[in-house]
Amino acid sequence: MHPTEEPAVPTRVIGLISGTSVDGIDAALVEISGTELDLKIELLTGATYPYPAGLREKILAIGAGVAISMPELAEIDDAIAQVFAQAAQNIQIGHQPATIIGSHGQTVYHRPPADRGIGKKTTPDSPLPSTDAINRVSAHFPLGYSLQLGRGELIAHLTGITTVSNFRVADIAIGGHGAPLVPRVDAYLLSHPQEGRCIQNIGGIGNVAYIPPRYGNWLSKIRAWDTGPGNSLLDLAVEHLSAGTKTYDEDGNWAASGTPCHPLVEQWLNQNYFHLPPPKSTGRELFGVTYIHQCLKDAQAYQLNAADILATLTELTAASIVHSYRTFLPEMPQRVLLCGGGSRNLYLKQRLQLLLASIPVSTTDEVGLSADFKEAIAFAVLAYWRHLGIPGNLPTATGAPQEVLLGEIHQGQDSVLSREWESKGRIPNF
Ligand SMILES: Nc1ncnc2c1ncn2[C@@H]1O[C@H](COP(=O)(O)OP(=O)(O)OP(=O)(O)O)[C@@H](O)[C@H]1O
Ligand SMILES: CC(=O)N[C@H]1[C@@H]2OC[C@@H](O2)[C@@H](O)[C@@H]1O[C@H](C)C(=O)O
Repeated sequence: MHPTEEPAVPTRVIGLISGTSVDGIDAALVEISGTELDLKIELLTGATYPYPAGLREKILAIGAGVAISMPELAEIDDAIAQVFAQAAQNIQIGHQPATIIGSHGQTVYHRPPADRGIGKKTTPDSPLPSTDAINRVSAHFPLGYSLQLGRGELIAHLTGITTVSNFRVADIAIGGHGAPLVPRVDAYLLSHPQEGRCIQNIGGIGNVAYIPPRYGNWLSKIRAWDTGPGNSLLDLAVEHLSAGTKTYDEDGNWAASGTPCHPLVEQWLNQNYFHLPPPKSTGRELFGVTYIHQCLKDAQAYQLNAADILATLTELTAASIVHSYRTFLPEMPQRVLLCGGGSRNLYLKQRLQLLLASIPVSTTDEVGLSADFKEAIAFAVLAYWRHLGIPGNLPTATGAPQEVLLGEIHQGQDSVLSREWESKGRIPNF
């Protein structure tokens, strides 16, 4: 290549995601080099941009199953694209511009493939919503379905930057879950030559990637799945118990002042999702509003106060994670690295450490990868891989029969919309 030529491969990439907590858009501006085993990333900057008032509530309502009209859906789709585009522009301020965006968008609906919902029945002790309920909906549709809003073509036009979006659909179309997708990135950024590691994300939903020591056929031994609730049930309970004055239990302090009710945790762990073998994925359709209502009802039978309820829900998150390692992993890891907002919940971290006994629990920050922005970084890498023609899914994680290229590419070009950004410093309103 002539030294003055632009490199063929984009290296400065923006990753964007809003997860199942719907707490805002995580944006990461990263420099990427290498491809897989030599993959390297440098986080130039990361930020979380809250959703404008009203939009979060509309997204949560869709997730809770509230019916909306097609015009409303279209309006929300473009409103999300607009805030994602604004996040992309803001994150570049003071930096060289990025050449590509990887935008996950906002999940508003996720249905795993039908045959993955069959498992142990929920016991009569607790009529918690079960995967059977989700399955009935999908009984005649063997493929999964996952909808992320914030259309990529609009982000490309608003920013003028080529945008890769809709990452989950290709894996789903060949029979996979389309989730979790981050484990392939975890494998290349967080594997260790001698140490078997569990990378545990605790977002709204929890998911794990078990990465064996990096030798032999280590890649084929990776396992990953959604462990169940991360913070989704806790956040809903906090909102209810604080009469809407709080949205989460900061550092886990409220839960730490209570006592977990172990018989109730045992009862809740009978729920069939926890007994399904991986690959498996889930969302707020299961661990959402209906679920927490039943949990709160169950708690009444034990006369739990607010702090005890939160301690018991925190224990459910911790116990479901550890139960799934003990049940589904070929061997326990030598270290657990947490990421996602739940890694800041000190009480939850403490309970996980207690349940994992001698296995050390720390965060991905401690091995040099931002626990707050790892998911956004991962979607930057997935966009980069898409550009290079490298598959992004890991069949052992999603259950897909083969590797596939993930994401649709929308060319960025100089447009009326992107010029408005340049002249006014903000994304136009519609
Ligand atoms: N200091 C803190 N103490 C306790 N909990 C926290 C703290 N900071 C964040 N959280 C929790 O983390 C959640 C947000 O986590 P995160 O942003 O990783 O979720 P997400 O990316 O939306 O979800 P997912 O990974 O399922 O897509 C908050 O809703 C809150 O419950
Ligand atoms: C459908 C969907 O958005 N799933 C999310 C969700 O949040 C955590 C867990 O459930 C995970 O499977 C996934 O996200 C991450 C980014 C993933 O695909 O790896």
